[in-house]
Formats: sequence, structure tokens, C-alpha cells
Amino acid sequence: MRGISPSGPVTPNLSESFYRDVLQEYASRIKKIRDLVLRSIAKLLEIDEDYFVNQISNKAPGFARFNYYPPCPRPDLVLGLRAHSDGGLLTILFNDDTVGGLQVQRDGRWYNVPAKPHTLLINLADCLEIMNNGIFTSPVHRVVTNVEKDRLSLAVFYAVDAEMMLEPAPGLLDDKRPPRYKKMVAKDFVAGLFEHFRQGKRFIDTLKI
Ligand SMILES: O=C(O)CCC(=O)C(=O)O
Ligand SMILES: [Fe+2]
Repeated sequence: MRGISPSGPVTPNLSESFYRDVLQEYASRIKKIRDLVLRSIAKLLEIDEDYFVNQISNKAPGFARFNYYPPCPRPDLVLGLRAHSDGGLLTILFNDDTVGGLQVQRDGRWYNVPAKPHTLLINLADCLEIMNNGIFTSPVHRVVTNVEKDRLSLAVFYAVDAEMMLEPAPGLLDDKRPPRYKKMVAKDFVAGLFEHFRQGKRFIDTLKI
């Protein structure tokens, strides 16, 4: 998938339909990984194995985004992508295997995610954090720039239907485990996400009870 030269991205002379076919093939393969991960999380939480998979209706959107980070002479001043958590259900990230840059935050510290060949990185995202009532959380991450090398990544974001009510799975709630997030219609959540991202804040934090 990679086409990078020291002077910038190379666009091989391949047709639009070739890219479409490759992306469609990729999307259909990673969908199986998405469902496997969602089922595994449900199993770990001891709820109906299909609970999260069933939250993805035919109307639920999925987006692919190619990120290109050119070399930057001042990584100390410029980020490739500012700190955020992904807003949807799950993100599958296909990272450049030769250049690092992705960092994950934990307890206020940043950790480098190693660049590894043949590796997909799966991010649990905000909607899934709400649905699992905060047992598994959506990690804050960012991308730092590199003086010499450019970098590519492909992120596929799986979201939920815009009209869906976002709320913790009923199977995870009882008298001792009350909901930790306020309910919200998914489209209102998405609208809030972008507004908060611009301000460098996380919308999900405003929904915590
Ligand atoms: O480029 C990366 O490694 C991360 C991209 C990312 O976090 C995003 O697109 O939301
Ligand atoms: Fe992200």
C-alpha cells in the first residue's frame, strides 16, 4: 500500500478503480477482525457475545482516512495530529511500518507505539467506552512529527447509526454498577466531538456522571 519517496508521496500510475478495489478488499477483510474484537470484548464483559456487533446496523457509517505526515524540521513545535481519542466504536489502524510517531497517553505520560511490519493496531473508541460503561476506556493518542521521514497511516473508523441512543449496555448495569455516562443520541455526540476536538478537549468527559 505504501508509495513514499524521500521527496514526498509517490502516486503510482494506477487507476481510481484499482484503489477502490484494494480498499474494498481491505475493508471486507478487516470487518472480520472488527467483529472478532467486538465479540471478544463482549465475552470478557460476560454479556451477550453479539451485543456490540448488533449495535452496528446497516446504516452505521464506516470511514477510511489516509493520513500523510510530511517531514517537519521542528517536531518540538509541531504535532502531526493533536491529542484525541477516536469518537466511534472501534478504529483499525494500518500504520507505516518504517516510521514511528504514534504515541499513547497513560497516567499523564506519553508512550511510543512501535512501528512494526504486518501489524494492525486496534483502538477502542469513545462510543464503545460508553457502551461498556467505562470498564475498557478509549485511549488518548497523538502523532508526533519526524525531522527526516514522512509517514503514512490508514485509519478505518467504525461508527454507530446516527439515530442510535448511546448508553451503557443494560447487561452491565445493576444496583451496584450504575451508569457512568449520560445517554445521548449518537449524532449529537458526533456534533459535540468536533467542537471539543477543536478546543483540545474530550467530549466524553462531559458525559461522565
Ligand atoms: O496516524 C496514526 O498513526 C494515527 C491516526 C489517528 O489517530 C487518527 O486518524 O485518528
Ligand atoms: Fe485517532
